[in-house]
Amino acid sequence: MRLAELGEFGLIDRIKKNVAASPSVLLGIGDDAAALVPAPGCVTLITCDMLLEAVHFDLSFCDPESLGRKSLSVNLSDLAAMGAHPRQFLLGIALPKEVPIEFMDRFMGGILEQAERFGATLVGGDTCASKGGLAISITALGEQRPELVLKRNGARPGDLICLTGTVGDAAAGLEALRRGMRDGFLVSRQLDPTPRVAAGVALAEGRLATAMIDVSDGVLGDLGHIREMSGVGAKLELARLPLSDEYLAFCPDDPYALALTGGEDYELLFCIDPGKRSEVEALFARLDLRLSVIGEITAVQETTLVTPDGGAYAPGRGGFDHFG
Ligand SMILES: Nc1ncnc2c1ncn2[C@@H]1O[C@H](COP(=O)(O)OP(=O)(O)OP(=O)(O)O)[C@@H](O)[C@H]1O
Ligand SMILES: Cc1ncc(C[n+]2csc(CCOP(=O)(O)O)c2C)c(N)n1
Ligand SMILES: [Mg+2]
Repeated sequence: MRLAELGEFGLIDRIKKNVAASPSVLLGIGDDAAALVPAPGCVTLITCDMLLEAVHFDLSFCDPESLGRKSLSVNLSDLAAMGAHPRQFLLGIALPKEVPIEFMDRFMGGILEQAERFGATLVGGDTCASKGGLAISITALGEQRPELVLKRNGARPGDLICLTGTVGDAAAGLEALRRGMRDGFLVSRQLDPTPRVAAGVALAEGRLATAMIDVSDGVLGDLGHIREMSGVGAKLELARLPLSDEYLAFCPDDPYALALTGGEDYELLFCIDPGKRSEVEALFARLDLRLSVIGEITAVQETTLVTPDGGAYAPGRGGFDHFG
């Protein structure tokens, strides 16, 4: 069947049939607006990220399930960066008429699989035809107690700068896809990132971090946001950047460029008081997630990058900028 036969409302019904009920949803898909039940004592965190064909993804090298998962993951990553529990989300989608229904079914399969994994319920959205490419816009809602919400402005001189996981993989994966590779670790890090929800929530609820952000635009750019909002500087030791073996094999000449500026790793970058270091290490051992201390917050408002031999490193560019 083609989209023209199913129609807009047939497509919405098809989506609705696969959405499970949730106690936090009084009214979901079907009315003019959804009605949600807030958890007592919590504030709502709300965030929105778009994924556009040719800007964020290329249909010649991404499968619909991964695209569905990634569309939700990038939003869950923003909730994780605030220390929030994911709760609900809205899905806006603009579809070229010729997109096969099978593509939509597989895309929705990916979204709803990721939603179930992270405890988020689809409560509504908007569907329209696109005369350009495919466009996806997700608005995700999460909850946390107000005093635990983690912001970008709390970093203080002397704090340790930490990262989850490894960085640079997603940018290397994009380059690998452009060179014709279609699978492997780097490709999966580009097409199907994992939002660090459990780590973000645990850091907030343990009052372990002073500031946090997710790495969507690259370590340098996103650390820059923490620096600006906190009014501090940073010293990074490049030897401590967490780089995967696959990444190092892909970028043997300059292993730092993509790791610092590539973006889309969706790891968490956060600052901690040095007195909390052993508690944070114990948390990450429990989560079975790699933790790296990559530098220190300083009082002088600049970013210093120190090479393994103690020299200064000048990055070729800053973080990802849509208009840069
Ligand atoms: N068009 C807009 N109108 C109003 N606020 C916006 C708009 N675009 C971005 N913002 C706000 O600006 C802030 C920074 O947005 P930005 O998109 O850089 O953050 P992010 O979602 O963490 O990054 P990324 O999009 O790379 O994942 C957020 O508070 C966001 O809500
Ligand atoms: C086809 C294709 N072209 C380019 C890229 C690279 N890219 C797109 S958006 C972005 C930063 C985060 O976006 P945002 O700030 O909108 O969240 C990056 C690094 C890609 N993934 N696919
Ligand atoms: Mg973010």
